[in-house]
Amino acid sequence: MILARNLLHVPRPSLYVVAALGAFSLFQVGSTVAKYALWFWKQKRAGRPVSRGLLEVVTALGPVPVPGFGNALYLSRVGFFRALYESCLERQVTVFWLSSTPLLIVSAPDLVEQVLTSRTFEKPQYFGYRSRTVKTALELHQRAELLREKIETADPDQQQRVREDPSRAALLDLIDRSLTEIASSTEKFLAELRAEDNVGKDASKLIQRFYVQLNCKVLFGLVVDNAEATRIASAIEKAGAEFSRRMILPQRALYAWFANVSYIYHTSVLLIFGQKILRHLRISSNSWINGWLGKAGRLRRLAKVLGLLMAATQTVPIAASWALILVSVHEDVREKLACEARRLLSEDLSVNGGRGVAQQGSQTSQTTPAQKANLTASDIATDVNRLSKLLKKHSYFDAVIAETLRLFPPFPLIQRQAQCDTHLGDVFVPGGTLVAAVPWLQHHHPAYWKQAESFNPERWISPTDNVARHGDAPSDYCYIPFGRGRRMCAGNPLAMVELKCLLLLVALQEPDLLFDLEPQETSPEPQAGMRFPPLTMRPPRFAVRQEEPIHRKLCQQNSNEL
Ligand code: HEM
Repeated sequence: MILARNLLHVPRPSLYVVAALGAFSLFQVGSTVAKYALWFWKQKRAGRPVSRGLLEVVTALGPVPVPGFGNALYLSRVGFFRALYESCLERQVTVFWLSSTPLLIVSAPDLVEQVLTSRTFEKPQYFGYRSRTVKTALELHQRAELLREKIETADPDQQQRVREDPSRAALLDLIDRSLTEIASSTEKFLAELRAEDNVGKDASKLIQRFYVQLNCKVLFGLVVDNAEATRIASAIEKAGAEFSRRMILPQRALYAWFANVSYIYHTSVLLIFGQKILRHLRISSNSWINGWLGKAGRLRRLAKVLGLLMAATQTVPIAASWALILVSVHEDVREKLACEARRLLSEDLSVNGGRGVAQQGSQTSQTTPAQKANLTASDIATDVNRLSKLLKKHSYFDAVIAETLRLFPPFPLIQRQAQCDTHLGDVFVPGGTLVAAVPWLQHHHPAYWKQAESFNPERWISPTDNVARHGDAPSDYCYIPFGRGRRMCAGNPLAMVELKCLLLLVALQEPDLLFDLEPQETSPEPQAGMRFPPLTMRPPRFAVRQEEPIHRKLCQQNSNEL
């Protein structure tokens, strides 16, 4: 260092920075080598064949692996989803090699069901902790009195809910209590998105920031200002993207030195924020979160809080961005949504004897439901009773969200690990093998969906429950945006309320909200061939466009008929 300073006249602070970066990178390389050494040692100790040996043990077929790299180069060069699409469509189980670690991808619905529901397959351990479901945590830690009290005082509907699943009931209570927050923040956010100084700006960044703020408020009761939310949103995006890249190409840690440093930086930002949430949670009382955290030690609590933050704030903004893009691109769908919003509102008004909750006392009985619907459109966000009713009704909004999550499922890979030697169909699976179901692959499989590539919310519309659950696909396990089974997404109802609320308010208040997409390479509606999104599922850059209001003739016609 002294030599470099004297010979090259480098100022001392710069040298410290370079030395720190070098140390970080060496640490990364060292820890990766140590991780692999430990893995090899464990395999040897358990008497399992390593590397070439495993090739003989795992009997599934897949693309030919390259020594040392397996299929990692192929996956990252061709693109994860394209590689899967090319390799998995004809097989029920396909093996990919991430270096010398086999990863089995299952695509047959019955095998996906086996992997997601059987106890032979458990979630692998991430970041040193194996998170349990909220359900188990609540069952173990929630006091019986609290549950009994809830069952005795709740209405019959709620009683049923509480008996069925305590964690779900606790989350539904949290959502009911947070509805005003969700609706009024979403309303403000839409106005902000349309504001002049945001026109032309990258909308997905604003959306990501908004959901960081909203979910921190709803889940942890923590208010986060714009500057901090932007920092956290960027850290979540960058750390998440790097984590996904490394999942496919673990060797990155050895050569992507700058990525190592930025990964460490973003992870540190998140760790510091996680500490802040934990400090805040000490003084807040939210039974769902406390159930989720259970009686874990400090480090595990931190990991769980961060897991929850990532689970909630990586996925919802991606789904919301795609929903807005798709609605923006499909004018017919936009018009149908506007009509559906008004129909729901009018129905609600007629159920209320022609007196809307917000208007009670302020409207005369001569006002028609349609006029009232027009009048109440902008009040809806503050009218929690009505909003809650509208959100609970199954409607065209559910179909649009289901179809968005089908085409662009934000969660790329649902992983499990075989707990013992077992079989998936004819394929022998040694204990410890990683097995995954890929939502995107299930949702785009041409054998499961009619015109799998087109955006068609109508495939979800039918009076039967089956269609509501899996559209025109043959099984529940063809549609897995939230996973299925014991470890299914714990925040699914919250995500659905947030997304539905967004679309409902767009339809009621901003039906003309339109977006420009740039660049166009990941077109939301492919003209020819397949579209393959990036592993992170992020949409292409898009921005709000100023547009003349569209005339919703169909809608006008419907409301006149009411
Ligand atoms: C559109 C939005 C969302 C999507 C597509 C989504 C999807 C998923 C998926 C696929 C899983 C893995 C399930 C499995 O391994 O079987 C998961 C897990 C999880 N999600 Fe979500 N999620 C969303 C929103 C949320 C939100 C808002 C929350 C926060 C309340 C949340 C909390 C969780 C948690 C805690 C887990 C882990 C559950 C466990 O380990 O048992 N998610 N999510």
